[in-house]
Amino acid sequence: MKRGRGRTSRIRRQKLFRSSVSRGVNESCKPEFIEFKKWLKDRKFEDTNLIPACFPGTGRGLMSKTSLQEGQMIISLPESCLLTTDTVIRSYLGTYIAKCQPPPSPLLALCTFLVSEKHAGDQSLWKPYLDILPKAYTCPVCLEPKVVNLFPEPLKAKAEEQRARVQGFFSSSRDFFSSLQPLFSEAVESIFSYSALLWAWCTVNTRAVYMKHGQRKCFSPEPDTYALAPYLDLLNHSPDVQVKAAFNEETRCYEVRTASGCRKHEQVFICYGPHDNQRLLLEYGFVSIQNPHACVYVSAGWNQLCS
Ligand SMILES: C[S@@+](CC[C@H](N)C(=O)[O-])C[C@H]1O[C@@H](n2cnc3c(N)ncnc32)[C@H](O)[C@@H]1O
Repeated sequence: MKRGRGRTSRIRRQKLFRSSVSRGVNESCKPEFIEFKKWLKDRKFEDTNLIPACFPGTGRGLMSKTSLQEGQMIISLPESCLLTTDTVIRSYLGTYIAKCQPPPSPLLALCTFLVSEKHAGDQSLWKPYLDILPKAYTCPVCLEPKVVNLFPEPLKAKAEEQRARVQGFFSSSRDFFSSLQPLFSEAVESIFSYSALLWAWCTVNTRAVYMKHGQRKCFSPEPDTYALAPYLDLLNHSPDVQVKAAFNEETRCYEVRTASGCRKHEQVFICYGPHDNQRLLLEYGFVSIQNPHACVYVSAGWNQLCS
């Protein structure tokens, strides 16, 4: 028998292929991750299970250092690391939010804080987190209209709706931004530009976890359910895994437990929800190749064609 044609070498080749597909390139030595880890440690979070890595197909994500058993905690992120509307109210923006009429939405408060802290650069206490956030996003709202025109019809309509919603969000926020002028030496129009707000909106939309806060008078009545969870937000989506994720009121940590287990040196995924590819593209800017929730949208007119 020729070398490399037998069962053993076939199995070895398959294993090698599997690991080259799923194995990531460790990114924890990159300067921005070294700073980010120090920042997390100062806020009482140290990770023993995972490391940031870049994976073929899904891009940057988190890789397991050891095998993870079903039910094992994968991340327990202290409240001090979370960026919520509480963080914003406690900041220099708090008094401006309290004075603002009509009151801003919780989403606007978070986006304003992100833009303002990004503008603060080295002065920002959140710099190590801001430095690891994507510089640009791939959600349809960020794409050129000529690209959106190439989408199939139901998706194109949703993408145009999304663009109109974000543009409306920007125009209706201008008065609030103007009220913040005393905080800045530059003109607020140059800081809170459409592109800066779009970046912040995509950051919240693609990365925030669900965390319910009670209604507060200083905000408009939209639900206050967003929390940016640094580090945890490096976890990519797979429709095939199950996790339990929630804020634990006793430990005061946002906890994620795997219900699926994961082998050593493989990418650890969470599930963002049972979303089809249209929803994944609209909300998160990607599609899942083997998506069990993939579906075809059929418009009402098809009934008549079939009858
Ligand atoms: C919560 S973040 C996850 C971490 C992100 N990959 C990063 O580098 O910061 C969500 C974003 O990750 C990307 N993403 C998540 N799951 C993915 C997947 N299965 N395939 C491709 N991209 C994915 C999308 O860009 C999505 O908007």
